[in-house]
Amino acid sequence: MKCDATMDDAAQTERSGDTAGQARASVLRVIGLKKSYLTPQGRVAVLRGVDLSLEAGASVALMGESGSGKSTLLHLVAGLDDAEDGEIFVDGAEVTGLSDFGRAALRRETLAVVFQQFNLISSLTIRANVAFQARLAGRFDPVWQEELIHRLGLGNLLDRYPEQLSGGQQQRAAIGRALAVRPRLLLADEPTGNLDEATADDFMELALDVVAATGCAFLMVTHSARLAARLERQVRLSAGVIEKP
Ligand SMILES: Nc1ncnc2c1ncn2[C@@H]1O[C@H](COP(=O)(O)OP(=O)(O)OP(=O)(O)O)[C@@H](O)[C@H]1O
Repeated sequence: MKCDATMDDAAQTERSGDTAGQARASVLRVIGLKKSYLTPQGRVAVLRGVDLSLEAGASVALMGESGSGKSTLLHLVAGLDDAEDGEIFVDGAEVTGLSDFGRAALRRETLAVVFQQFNLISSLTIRANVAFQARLAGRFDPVWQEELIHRLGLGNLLDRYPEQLSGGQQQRAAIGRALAVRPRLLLADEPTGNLDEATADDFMELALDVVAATGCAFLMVTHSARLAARLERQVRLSAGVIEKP
């Protein structure tokens, strides 16, 4: 099975002692991924065979025209929707073969996602929202939580509820919640869309600090060439596939 092969690859990388700049363990592998949607005009193929790999410590900007399928790809990687064909491996687990329970565990413990819609929990304060996934994953770290709150400028908003925050403030809280987990794979869909330029730059610095400190892999959808250039690699989704460099 390919899942086993991936875990073997990762184990071999660890055994070989390769670290700085050499072979790195695979965190995300997408192979031949296909997805279409049924629309009133008929079935529309959005992803037509996407291949993408991210190793530990990789930061990759996912670009492409509006409607090219970037959010669709992130939803499939996060196990929030089903692919029609192809395989997705996250940290050695085959997402496409997991049960709903397995996918929920993956989202709780291995992945963190910053969505365009924030998805904050309306009945929880901002403090509780930021801590939420880290607590679920059993990785809550009060020192790290305080640093995130400080760096994201959330200090005077902690006792408020999401509906009492502006869009940009909610986005900063959603970013805090994702980074608090120190995930193996950080997925972000236009995470700076509601932020001013300086705050967007602060987020990039923070996310890249997390990548450097924890060796997680970071996949970020963005329309900004300026922000994309700060990441290690840029890939473009076009006509349903990742364009060849
Ligand atoms: N549930 C759905 N049912 C039907 N069509 C859908 C559905 N979700 C997405 N689509 C279509 O699939 C295509 C890809 O959408 P997606 O949101 O993945 O694009 P995107 O690249 O993230 O766009 P943007 O940059 O505007 O956010 C679009 O044409 C969209 O209309």
